[in-house]
Amino acid sequence: MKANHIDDSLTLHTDLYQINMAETYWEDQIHNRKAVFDLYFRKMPFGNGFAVFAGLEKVIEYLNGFRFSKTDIDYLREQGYQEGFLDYLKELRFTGNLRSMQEGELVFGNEPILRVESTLAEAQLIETAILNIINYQTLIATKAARMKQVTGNDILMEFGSRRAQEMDAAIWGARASYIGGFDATSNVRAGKLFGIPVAGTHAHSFVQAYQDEYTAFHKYAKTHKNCTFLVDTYDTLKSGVPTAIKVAQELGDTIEFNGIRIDSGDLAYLSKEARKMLDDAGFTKTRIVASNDLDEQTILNLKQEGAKIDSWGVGTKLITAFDQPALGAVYKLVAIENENGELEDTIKISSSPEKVSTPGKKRVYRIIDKKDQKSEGDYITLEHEKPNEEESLHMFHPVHTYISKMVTQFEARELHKDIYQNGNLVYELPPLKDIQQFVKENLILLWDEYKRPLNPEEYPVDLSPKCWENKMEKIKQVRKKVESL
Ligand SMILES: Nc1ncnc2c1ncn2[C@@H]1O[C@H](COP(=O)(O)OP(=O)(O)OP(=O)(O)O)[C@@H](O)[C@H]1O
Ligand SMILES: O=P(O)(O)OC[C@H]1O[C@H](OP(=O)(O)OP(=O)(O)O)[C@H](O)[C@@H]1O
Ligand SMILES: O=C(O)c1cccnc1
Repeated sequence: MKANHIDDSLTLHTDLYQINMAETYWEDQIHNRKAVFDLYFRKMPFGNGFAVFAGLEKVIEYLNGFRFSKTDIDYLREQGYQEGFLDYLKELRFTGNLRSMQEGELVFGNEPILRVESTLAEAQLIETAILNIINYQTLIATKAARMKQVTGNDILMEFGSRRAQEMDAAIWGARASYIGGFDATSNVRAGKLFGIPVAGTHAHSFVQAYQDEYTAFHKYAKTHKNCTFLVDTYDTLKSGVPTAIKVAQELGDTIEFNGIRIDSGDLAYLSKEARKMLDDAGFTKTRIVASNDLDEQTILNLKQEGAKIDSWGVGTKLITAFDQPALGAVYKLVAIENENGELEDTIKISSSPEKVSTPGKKRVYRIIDKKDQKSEGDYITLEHEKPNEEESLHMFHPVHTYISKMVTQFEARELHKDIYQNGNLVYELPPLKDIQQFVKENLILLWDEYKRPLNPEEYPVDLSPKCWENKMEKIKQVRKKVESL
């Protein structure tokens, strides 16, 4: 085996089969044909009623740097690719169009989040990285939003770095969590890179290092006037909380006693008892932070039990998307240029109707009822259609077509923005804070039925009659072709 090459580009962050397909396209001289791919997922993550789209910033970072470095080419040469193909790859840049939802947009099953329209080879080569980025970040932003749904105005802190699937996941997961509604992260690098507020308390090891809570809290308060003491190293109610109170009383106004963190035991019982003790001592404004394997389910239970918890520190189950570790978004070819230079729609058939792709270049609209400012569903049209807001709109389920409704007095809000045009970035990324705010505003448009974490209603994602007919026609054509074999 040869020595490893240096890691100076992300372009080989792709599956081998993409390069193999690109080589065949190149040899067959169809590599520059125009191709259109849609990126979408089919099944709602965590059984949630909505997903929160995240990942566009990193996709842009990746596409801006999309070029094969000298070491990439050297490596591919070692793998046996032809020189002519390597010469072609050397010059390759992303030259296509990208339309996408904005980060923080609410997204649902079977609707294109993003559309790539580029040369066939380029569009193929970028598939893996784009899916890799969006699948993870959208999953984490959605998991975070689920937690936000149950915590309301409480403070949510992301503590997952030590458990994340490696370092990139920790920092991009911290960013996705913030988009989904978290207030802060403990990862300082994520704070530095993205401007996310950083927050934290101290560990059991700090108390263990001094071997007694009184000294540890005193020492901590001396350097960090703003302090939250971890009270469960030895015995929360007999030792931790009384010691925190004692130190806070002794230091008085010289410190800002924010409160305590409890990290084990019965968090409902302990927080209620601790609250009483803090209040009795006059520290009514202090906060109780809880941590320890929390997720939205445990938090909901704790709230139902009347836990007196103001802030939640959440790590493992958020950053690893513990109950559903992958989103399952796919990237499907929906149109390809034929030998006459015309764009022809393509389809992927499956025995399960949900898995049949929707052919053609399309647009996605959110249909908002003007009377109550609530969303009636999303409506996918062919590229040149726009729902006529002056007329009533017939919305029907694309598989169970008898489920239908007429919508009047609506606004059809288009969800895709131009991100790249002919390889040029034409989109300005909003500040992260605005993306978080965008999620909040988008959630106001949804009826509560779609927002409940358990068994939400299925949000309608419908096809326009033209889009639906086009799909049916394509299915017929493919069937005919198969039957004639
Ligand atoms: N009152 C409660 N209701 C429901 N779940 C709770 C309650 N209190 C704690 N939990 C959760 O129960 C689980 C307890 O886990 P575990 O047994 O590992 O904790 P522990 O033994 O108290 O602490 P340690 O992490 O030190 O082992 C955690 O996920 C915690 O968040
Ligand atoms: O539980 P999570 O949601 O992942 O949150 C992060 C955890 O990391 C820290 O302890 P660590 O797990 O390192 O050790 P401990 O469980 O023994 O306290 C912290 O005290 C939390 O419990
Ligand atoms: O600051 C904290 O309390 C913290 C940070 C990371 C993991 N657990 C706790």
